[in-house]
Amino acid sequence: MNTYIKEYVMLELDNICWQADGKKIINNISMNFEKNKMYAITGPNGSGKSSLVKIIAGIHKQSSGNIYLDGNCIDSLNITKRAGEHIAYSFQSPVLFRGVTVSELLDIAMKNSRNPYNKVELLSFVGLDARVYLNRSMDGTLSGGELKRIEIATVLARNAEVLILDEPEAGIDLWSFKRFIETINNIHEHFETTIIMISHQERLLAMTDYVIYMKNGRIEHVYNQESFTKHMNGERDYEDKIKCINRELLYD
Ligand SMILES: Nc1ncnc2c1ncn2[C@@H]1O[C@H](COP(=O)(O)OP(=O)(O)OP(=O)(O)O)[C@@H](O)[C@H]1O
Repeated sequence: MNTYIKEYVMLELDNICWQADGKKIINNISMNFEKNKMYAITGPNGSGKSSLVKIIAGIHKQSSGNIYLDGNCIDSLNITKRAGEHIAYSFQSPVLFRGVTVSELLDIAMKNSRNPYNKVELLSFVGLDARVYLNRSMDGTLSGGELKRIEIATVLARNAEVLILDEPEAGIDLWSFKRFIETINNIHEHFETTIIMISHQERLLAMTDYVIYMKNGRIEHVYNQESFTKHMNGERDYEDKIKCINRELLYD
């Protein structure tokens, strides 16, 4: 890595491949993620989006290639070390912690974190009133949308350098989409973090800095916001240029 990259690039994927059950699932992915930018990963079902972010989070170990965070290779860090220090991962389906209150769960998440916000503020970022939720138990009495928001609040509490949200819109059908967009904007505004969000929602994609389109385990295109808008309007003749965005960043 050169000094140019070190200054701007938070996370670098260098030729990442991953095989499972003898099948190539992630196929030579190279990508740079810049500090404090917001990325969406989108693409058809089974294209490898979740697999890729799980490799970044350390849930899967890549078969070959390297991952760098702030210029340091993190291949040897296990999931706990990555989670504790650098990379926060919010699951597609939140995990239940029966007998634990929302307040206790946030305390655990905030321990040793550089997060500057208190529990009331964290809950308000995800659109929840602390007076109502802090003493609630993390069990089946919470709706899917509430659980999802609480889970995102616990991930925020860790204030990691890289925040990965796997389909944050999943299970929040009772939550108005406008409020949800505000939550994502809040996160982007209040936290110095690189956000990587898997999503199929066009409105969410439209608010990110870059949209990564995956197909068959590869990155087919990386759109900046302007090119993504054009793409959505059916203007496709600039795609080769878009393809180069990351390479330009890498070799500028
Ligand atoms: N542990 C595994 N072992 C074997 N195959 C796997 C494993 N994990 C994922 N796959 C396969 O890899 C492919 C990519 O899966 P992945 O979950 O990454 O796709 P995705 O793009 O996130 O899909 P979706 O949009 O449906 O969530 C799929 O064909 C899936 O069945």
